Amino acid sequence: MNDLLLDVIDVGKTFVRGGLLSREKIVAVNKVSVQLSAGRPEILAIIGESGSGKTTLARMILNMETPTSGRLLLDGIDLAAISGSAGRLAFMHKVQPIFQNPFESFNPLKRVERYLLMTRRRFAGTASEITDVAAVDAALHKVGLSLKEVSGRYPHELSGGQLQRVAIARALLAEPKLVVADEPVSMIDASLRMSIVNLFRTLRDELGISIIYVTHDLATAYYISDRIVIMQKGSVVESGDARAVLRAPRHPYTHQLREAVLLPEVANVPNVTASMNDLSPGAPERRA
Ligand SMILES: Nc1ncnc2c1ncn2[C@@H]1O[C@H](COP(=O)(O)OP(=O)(O)OP(=O)(O)O)[C@@H](O)[C@H]1O
Repeated sequence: MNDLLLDVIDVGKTFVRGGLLSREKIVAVNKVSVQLSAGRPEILAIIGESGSGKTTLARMILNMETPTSGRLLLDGIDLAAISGSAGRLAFMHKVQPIFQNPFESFNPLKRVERYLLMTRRRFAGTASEITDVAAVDAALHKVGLSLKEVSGRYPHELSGGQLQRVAIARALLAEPKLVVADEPVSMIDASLRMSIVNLFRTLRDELGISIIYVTHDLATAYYISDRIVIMQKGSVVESGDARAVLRAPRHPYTHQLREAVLLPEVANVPNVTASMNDLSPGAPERRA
Protein backbone atom coordinates (compact mmCIF):
# COMPACT_ATOMS: atom_id res chain seq x y z
CA MET A 1 0.00 0.00 0.00
CA ASN A 2 1.43 3.36 -1.01
CA ASP A 3 1.05 6.39 1.20
CA LEU A 4 0.94 8.62 -1.82
CA LEU A 5 -1.70 8.57 -4.52
CA LEU A 6 0.32 10.99 -6.62
CA ASP A 7 3.98 11.82 -6.35
CA VAL A 8 5.27 14.43 -8.77
CA ILE A 9 9.02 14.62 -8.25
CA ASP A 10 11.07 17.50 -9.62
CA VAL A 11 9.22 17.44 -12.89
CA GLY A 12 10.19 19.68 -15.77
CA LYS A 13 9.01 20.19 -19.33
CA THR A 14 10.86 22.14 -21.98
CA PHE A 15 9.33 22.67 -25.40
CA VAL A 16 11.42 23.47 -28.43
CA ARG A 17 9.82 25.75 -30.96
CA GLY A 18 10.90 26.86 -34.39
CA GLY A 19 13.31 25.46 -36.97
CA LEU A 20 17.08 25.12 -37.13
CA LEU A 21 17.77 28.84 -37.45
CA SER A 22 15.23 30.09 -34.95
CA ARG A 23 15.22 27.42 -32.27
CA GLU A 24 13.64 28.58 -29.06
CA LYS A 25 13.45 26.64 -25.82
CA ILE A 26 10.42 27.23 -23.64
CA VAL A 27 10.62 26.04 -20.07
CA ALA A 28 6.92 25.40 -19.46
CA VAL A 29 7.40 23.57 -16.13
CA ASN A 30 10.52 23.83 -14.00
CA LYS A 31 11.32 21.33 -11.21
CA VAL A 32 7.82 21.04 -9.79
CA SER A 33 7.06 18.63 -6.94
CA VAL A 34 3.51 17.94 -5.76
CA GLN A 35 2.12 15.12 -3.63
CA LEU A 36 -1.37 13.83 -2.94
CA SER A 37 -1.93 11.47 -0.05
CA ALA A 38 -3.60 8.14 -0.77
CA GLY A 39 -5.65 8.00 2.39
CA ARG A 40 -7.09 11.49 2.46
CA PRO A 41 -8.96 12.76 -0.60
CA GLU A 42 -8.49 16.45 -1.17
CA ILE A 43 -8.96 19.22 -3.67
CA LEU A 44 -5.67 20.70 -4.79
CA ALA A 45 -5.85 23.85 -6.88
CA ILE A 46 -3.08 24.75 -9.29
CA ILE A 47 -3.26 28.47 -9.86
CA GLY A 48 -1.35 30.87 -12.05
CA GLU A 49 -1.69 33.34 -14.85
CA SER A 50 -1.82 32.34 -18.49
CA GLY A 51 1.38 30.61 -19.60
CA SER A 52 2.52 29.71 -16.07
CA GLY A 53 2.63 26.00 -16.92
CA LYS A 54 -0.58 24.77 -15.27
CA THR A 55 -1.93 22.88 -18.27
CA THR A 56 1.45 21.37 -19.09
CA LEU A 57 1.73 20.09 -15.52
CA ALA A 58 -1.84 18.74 -15.64
CA ARG A 59 -1.14 17.00 -18.95
CA MET A 60 1.95 15.35 -17.48
CA ILE A 61 -0.13 14.10 -14.53
CA LEU A 62 -2.63 12.74 -17.06
CA ASN A 63 0.27 11.07 -18.90
CA MET A 64 -0.64 13.05 -22.02
CA GLU A 65 2.71 14.82 -22.04
CA THR A 66 6.12 13.28 -21.31
CA PRO A 67 8.29 15.18 -18.85
CA THR A 68 11.75 16.33 -19.92
CA SER A 69 13.03 15.72 -16.40
CA GLY A 70 11.81 14.29 -13.11
CA ARG A 71 9.30 11.51 -12.43
CA LEU A 72 5.60 11.09 -11.81
CA LEU A 73 4.26 8.18 -9.78
CA LEU A 74 0.63 7.22 -9.42
CA ASP A 75 -0.08 4.66 -6.71
CA GLY A 76 3.65 3.96 -6.80
CA ILE A 77 3.68 3.24 -10.53
CA ASP A 78 6.00 5.34 -12.66
CA LEU A 79 3.96 6.90 -15.47
CA ALA A 80 6.93 6.43 -17.80
CA ALA A 81 6.58 2.66 -17.38
CA ILE A 82 2.95 2.54 -18.52
CA SER A 83 2.60 0.93 -21.92
CA GLY A 84 0.16 -1.04 -24.02
CA SER A 85 -3.61 -0.67 -24.09
CA ALA A 86 -4.13 -2.66 -20.88
CA GLY A 87 -1.63 -0.46 -19.02
CA ARG A 88 -3.24 2.70 -20.32
CA LEU A 89 -6.73 1.48 -19.44
CA ALA A 90 -5.60 0.61 -15.91
CA PHE A 91 -4.14 4.11 -15.60
CA MET A 92 -7.36 5.72 -16.86
CA HIS A 93 -9.28 3.72 -14.29
CA LYS A 94 -7.42 5.68 -11.67
CA VAL A 95 -7.11 9.12 -13.26
CA GLN A 96 -9.74 10.89 -15.30
CA PRO A 97 -9.59 14.27 -17.02
CA ILE A 98 -12.17 17.03 -17.22
CA PHE A 99 -11.38 19.59 -19.88
CA GLN A 100 -12.26 23.23 -20.34
CA ASN A 101 -14.65 22.89 -23.25
CA PRO A 102 -17.16 20.07 -22.77
CA PHE A 103 -18.27 20.37 -26.41
CA GLU A 104 -14.77 19.32 -27.52
CA SER A 105 -14.82 16.34 -25.15
CA PHE A 106 -17.71 14.60 -26.91
CA ASN A 107 -18.21 13.33 -30.41
CA PRO A 108 -20.87 15.69 -31.79
CA LEU A 109 -22.35 12.90 -33.91
CA LYS A 110 -22.94 10.51 -31.05
CA ARG A 111 -25.89 10.65 -28.68
CA VAL A 112 -24.78 11.38 -25.14
CA GLU A 113 -26.18 8.18 -23.59
CA ARG A 114 -24.45 6.01 -26.24
CA TYR A 115 -21.19 7.65 -25.32
CA LEU A 116 -21.74 7.01 -21.63
CA LEU A 117 -22.72 3.39 -22.22
CA MET A 118 -19.58 2.84 -24.29
CA THR A 119 -17.48 4.36 -21.49
CA ARG A 120 -19.15 2.13 -18.91
CA ARG A 121 -18.45 -0.98 -21.01
CA ARG A 122 -14.89 0.07 -21.63
CA PHE A 123 -14.15 0.23 -17.92
CA ALA A 124 -16.46 -2.41 -16.47
CA GLY A 125 -16.76 -4.82 -19.37
CA THR A 126 -20.21 -5.65 -20.71
CA ALA A 127 -22.52 -6.94 -18.03
CA SER A 128 -26.09 -6.70 -19.22
CA GLU A 129 -27.89 -3.82 -20.91
CA ILE A 130 -29.94 -3.32 -17.72
CA THR A 131 -26.87 -3.19 -15.46
CA ASP A 132 -25.01 -0.86 -17.82
CA VAL A 133 -27.98 1.49 -18.14
CA ALA A 134 -28.40 1.50 -14.35
CA ALA A 135 -24.69 2.34 -13.89
CA VAL A 136 -24.92 5.24 -16.36
CA ASP A 137 -28.08 6.54 -14.69
CA ALA A 138 -26.39 6.30 -11.27
CA ALA A 139 -23.35 8.26 -12.53
CA LEU A 140 -25.65 10.94 -13.94
CA HIS A 141 -27.54 11.17 -10.66
CA LYS A 142 -24.24 11.84 -8.87
CA VAL A 143 -23.88 15.00 -10.95
CA GLY A 144 -27.49 16.10 -10.58
CA LEU A 145 -28.78 14.72 -13.88
CA SER A 146 -30.62 11.57 -14.96
CA LEU A 147 -30.54 9.32 -17.99
CA LYS A 148 -34.09 10.40 -18.77
CA GLU A 149 -32.97 14.03 -19.04
CA VAL A 150 -30.12 13.39 -21.48
CA SER A 151 -31.54 10.43 -23.37
CA GLY A 152 -31.72 10.83 -27.13
CA ARG A 153 -29.83 14.12 -27.07
CA TYR A 154 -26.69 15.06 -28.93
CA PRO A 155 -24.01 17.13 -27.14
CA HIS A 156 -25.07 20.38 -28.83
CA GLU A 157 -28.60 19.86 -27.52
CA LEU A 158 -27.38 20.32 -23.94
CA SER A 159 -26.16 23.52 -22.28
CA GLY A 160 -22.45 23.93 -21.51
CA GLY A 161 -23.18 23.43 -17.81
CA GLN A 162 -25.22 20.28 -18.44
CA LEU A 163 -22.59 18.86 -20.77
CA GLN A 164 -19.80 19.55 -18.28
CA ARG A 165 -21.85 17.59 -15.73
CA VAL A 166 -22.16 14.77 -18.26
CA ALA A 167 -18.37 14.92 -18.71
CA ILE A 168 -17.98 14.53 -14.95
CA ALA A 169 -20.47 11.62 -14.96
CA ARG A 170 -18.44 10.00 -17.72
CA ALA A 171 -15.28 10.39 -15.62
CA LEU A 172 -17.08 8.78 -12.66
CA LEU A 173 -17.88 5.68 -14.71
CA ALA A 174 -14.19 4.78 -14.48
CA GLU A 175 -14.45 4.95 -10.66
CA PRO A 176 -11.26 7.03 -10.53
CA LYS A 177 -9.18 7.92 -7.51
CA LEU A 178 -8.12 11.21 -9.05
CA VAL A 179 -9.83 13.70 -11.36
CA VAL A 180 -7.71 16.33 -13.09
CA ALA A 181 -9.95 19.22 -14.09
CA ASP A 182 -8.29 21.83 -16.31
CA GLU A 183 -10.23 25.12 -16.22
CA PRO A 184 -13.49 23.17 -15.98
CA VAL A 185 -15.74 26.18 -15.44
CA SER A 186 -14.11 28.94 -17.44
CA MET A 187 -16.40 28.31 -20.42
CA ILE A 188 -19.50 27.76 -18.31
CA ASP A 189 -22.10 30.43 -17.73
CA ALA A 190 -21.13 32.37 -14.58
CA SER A 191 -24.41 31.53 -12.87
CA LEU A 192 -23.69 27.79 -13.13
CA ARG A 193 -20.02 27.82 -12.17
CA MET A 194 -20.50 27.42 -8.46
CA SER A 195 -22.80 24.43 -8.90
CA ILE A 196 -20.06 22.68 -10.88
CA VAL A 197 -17.24 23.53 -8.47
CA ASN A 198 -19.44 22.51 -5.55
CA LEU A 199 -19.83 19.17 -7.26
CA PHE A 200 -16.09 18.63 -6.83
CA ARG A 201 -16.55 18.92 -3.08
CA THR A 202 -19.27 16.28 -3.25
CA LEU A 203 -16.99 13.95 -5.21
CA ARG A 204 -14.30 14.41 -2.59
CA ASP A 205 -16.56 13.98 0.41
CA GLU A 206 -18.97 11.32 -0.80
CA LEU A 207 -16.90 9.32 -3.28
CA GLY A 208 -13.42 9.86 -1.81
CA ILE A 209 -12.04 11.20 -5.09
CA SER A 210 -9.10 13.61 -5.05
CA ILE A 211 -9.35 16.53 -7.44
CA ILE A 212 -6.65 18.57 -9.09
CA TYR A 213 -8.36 21.80 -10.03
CA VAL A 214 -6.39 23.85 -12.55
CA THR A 215 -7.53 27.43 -12.78
CA HIS A 216 -6.53 31.06 -12.96
CA ASP A 217 -9.55 31.87 -10.83
CA LEU A 218 -8.37 32.31 -7.29
CA ALA A 219 -11.90 32.93 -6.02
CA THR A 220 -13.37 29.52 -6.88
CA ALA A 221 -10.07 27.89 -5.93
CA TYR A 222 -10.23 29.52 -2.52
CA TYR A 223 -13.83 28.45 -2.16
CA ILE A 224 -13.38 24.73 -2.80
CA SER A 225 -9.72 23.86 -2.31
CA ASP A 226 -7.94 22.30 0.61
CA ARG A 227 -4.49 23.12 -0.70
CA ILE A 228 -3.21 25.41 -3.40
CA VAL A 229 -0.11 25.52 -5.52
CA ILE A 230 0.73 28.90 -7.03
CA MET A 231 2.71 28.76 -10.26
CA GLN A 232 4.58 31.51 -12.04
CA LYS A 233 6.68 31.07 -15.16
CA GLY A 234 6.74 27.30 -14.78
CA SER A 235 7.80 27.21 -11.14
CA VAL A 236 5.90 26.79 -7.89
CA VAL A 237 6.32 30.03 -5.97
CA GLU A 238 4.09 29.18 -3.03
CA SER A 239 2.00 26.24 -1.85
CA GLY A 240 0.16 25.01 1.21
CA ASP A 241 -3.17 25.09 2.97
CA ALA A 242 -5.48 27.22 0.82
CA ARG A 243 -6.69 29.43 3.63
CA ALA A 244 -3.29 29.85 5.25
CA VAL A 245 -1.66 30.83 1.95
CA LEU A 246 -4.37 33.31 1.06
CA ARG A 247 -4.66 34.78 4.51
CA ALA A 248 -0.95 35.46 4.70
CA PRO A 249 0.65 35.23 1.24
CA ARG A 250 4.42 35.20 1.38
CA HIS A 251 5.27 35.59 -2.28
CA PRO A 252 4.62 38.94 -4.00
CA TYR A 253 2.95 37.11 -6.89
CA THR A 254 0.41 35.52 -4.53
CA HIS A 255 -0.27 38.99 -3.10
CA GLN A 256 -0.82 40.24 -6.61
CA LEU A 257 -3.23 37.41 -7.45
CA ARG A 258 -5.14 37.95 -4.23
CA GLU A 259 -5.61 41.64 -5.04
CA ALA A 260 -6.87 40.70 -8.50
CA VAL A 261 -9.73 38.70 -6.96
CA LEU A 262 -11.34 41.93 -5.90
CA LEU A 263 -11.79 42.89 -9.54
CA PRO A 264 -15.42 43.28 -10.67
CA GLU A 265 -15.34 40.23 -12.97
CA VAL A 266 -15.00 38.06 -9.86
CA ALA A 267 -17.26 40.15 -7.67
CA ASN A 268 -20.40 38.97 -9.45
CA VAL A 269 -19.77 35.25 -8.93
CA PRO A 270 -22.32 34.22 -6.26
CA ASN A 271 -20.91 33.12 -2.88
CA VAL A 272 -17.35 33.57 -3.99
CA THR A 273 -16.90 37.23 -3.15
CA ALA A 274 -18.40 36.63 0.24
CA SER A 275 -16.07 33.72 0.85
CA MET A 276 -13.05 35.70 -0.29
CA ASN A 277 -13.96 38.64 1.90
CA ASP A 278 -14.60 36.46 4.87
CA LEU A 279 -11.23 35.04 5.72
CA SER A 280 -12.30 34.10 9.21
CA PRO A 281 -11.34 30.58 10.32
CA GLY A 282 -14.89 29.29 10.11
CA ALA A 283 -15.51 30.08 6.46
CA PRO A 284 -16.08 28.12 4.33
CA GLU A 285 -15.64 24.77 5.96
CA ARG A 286 -13.69 22.03 4.24
CA ARG A 287 -16.03 19.15 4.88
CA ALA A 288 -19.72 18.85 5.42
N1 LIG B 1 2.98 21.97 -27.25
C1 LIG B 1 3.65 23.09 -26.96
N2 LIG B 1 4.65 23.51 -27.75
C2 LIG B 1 5.34 24.62 -27.46
N3 LIG B 1 5.11 25.40 -26.39
C3 LIG B 1 4.12 25.03 -25.57
C4 LIG B 1 3.34 23.87 -25.80
N4 LIG B 1 2.42 23.76 -24.80
C5 LIG B 1 2.62 24.81 -23.98
N5 LIG B 1 3.64 25.57 -24.43
C6 LIG B 1 4.18 26.79 -23.79
O1 LIG B 1 4.48 26.45 -22.45
C7 LIG B 1 4.14 27.54 -21.58
C8 LIG B 1 3.15 27.05 -20.52
O2 LIG B 1 1.92 26.76 -21.18
P1 LIG B 1 0.67 26.17 -20.40
O3 LIG B 1 -0.43 25.98 -21.39
O4 LIG B 1 1.09 25.00 -19.62
O5 LIG B 1 0.30 27.36 -19.40
P2 LIG B 1 -1.04 27.63 -18.61
O6 LIG B 1 -0.63 28.17 -17.27
O7 LIG B 1 -1.89 26.42 -18.59
O8 LIG B 1 -1.73 28.75 -19.48
P3 LIG B 1 -3.29 29.00 -19.78
O9 LIG B 1 -3.91 29.41 -18.46
O10 LIG B 1 -3.27 30.09 -20.79
O11 LIG B 1 -3.84 27.70 -20.31
C9 LIG B 1 3.61 28.64 -22.48
O12 LIG B 1 4.67 29.52 -22.77
C10 LIG B 1 3.16 27.90 -23.71
O13 LIG B 1 3.21 28.73 -24.84
